[in-house]
Amino acid sequence: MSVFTEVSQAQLETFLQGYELGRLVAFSGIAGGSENSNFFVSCSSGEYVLTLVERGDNAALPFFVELLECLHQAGLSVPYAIADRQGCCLQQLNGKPALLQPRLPGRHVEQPDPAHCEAVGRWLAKLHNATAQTPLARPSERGLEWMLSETRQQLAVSRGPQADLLDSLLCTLAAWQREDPGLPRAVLHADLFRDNVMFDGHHLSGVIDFYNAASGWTLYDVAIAVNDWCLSDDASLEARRTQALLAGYASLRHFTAAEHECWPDMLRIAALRFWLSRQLAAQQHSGQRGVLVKDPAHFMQLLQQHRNVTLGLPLAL
Ligand SMILES: Nc1ncnc2c1ncn2[C@@H]1O[C@H](COP(=O)(O)OP(=O)(O)OP(=O)(O)O)[C@@H](O)[C@H]1O
Ligand SMILES: N[C@@H](CCO)C(=O)O
Repeated sequence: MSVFTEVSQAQLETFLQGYELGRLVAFSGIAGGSENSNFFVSCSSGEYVLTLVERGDNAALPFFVELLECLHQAGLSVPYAIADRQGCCLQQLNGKPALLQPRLPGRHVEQPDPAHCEAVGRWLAKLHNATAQTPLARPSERGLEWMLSETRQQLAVSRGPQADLLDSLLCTLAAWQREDPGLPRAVLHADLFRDNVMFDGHHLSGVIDFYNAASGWTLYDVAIAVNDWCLSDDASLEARRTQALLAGYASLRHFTAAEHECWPDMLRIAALRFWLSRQLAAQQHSGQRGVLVKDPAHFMQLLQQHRNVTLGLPLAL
């Protein structure tokens, strides 16, 4: 189970006294996550999720609180931080930054169909539309600099086809670092995988886990989502789901000429980013019991498939 910091019933009861949420009925650690400690918390007033933030820059937490409040105000179903009696959203519990959020309805979809993918594309466009013109901004901790440095380190210990692949990706990263491709920007979710989205039937009922959110190219967010939501069993992209996700997005935000040109490289960069982070997590948590470590190999297979990207972005009508 991925709970890195335990919380006792007495600690939680004391913590909840600061809120107007009634008494604690039950709570349990959540097994699904791999980065933070999360707990379902049932109170007499309703259902909540407590997150103890385990990774990342704590100075960025006010940004996440502000972003989620902005999205909540824009009508998106997100885990905005609930304020305590003093109006404070960000707390400390067991030495970790702590946030209490509403528990969002719905379930994760493991086998999405084109209608799910279209809804994900539309949601992503709404996120970008809601944030593109706001002053909300945050540099990514896992942007080009990080990818360049980590790819160089992985290349140094790679051989054969993997080394060739990493070498060509390094060239793309370096070219984009030298000259920004001039793509549209906004605040990105930057981790819109199936396990961060909830559906009630085909209704997208919530998006969670904004701890990777940062400013960046909106096309990068689209590529991250496509690489997970549209994947087939053979690690290639399934055409119908890919077209549906891209059409959903394009129905609310059109793709620019520069985005059309960059799409194949963007799919590769998005796959590389998660291969790198999974490699690091596997090394960091190797042999640690109870910690969910996601398989990096899957993204290496995807990178091999992305050597030849045949499906482009939809043309504007
Ligand atoms: N607000 C919420 N409403 C409903 N369920 C939630 C909420 N927050 C978290 N969960 C549940 O907890 C699980 C783990 O949460 P989350 O994905 O945020 O963990 P993490 O360790 O930060 O993430 P990850 O491994 O995706 O980086 C989710 O898959 C979801 O099932
Ligand atoms: N969604 C990521 C983990 C959280 O960043 C992955 O599947 O590797």
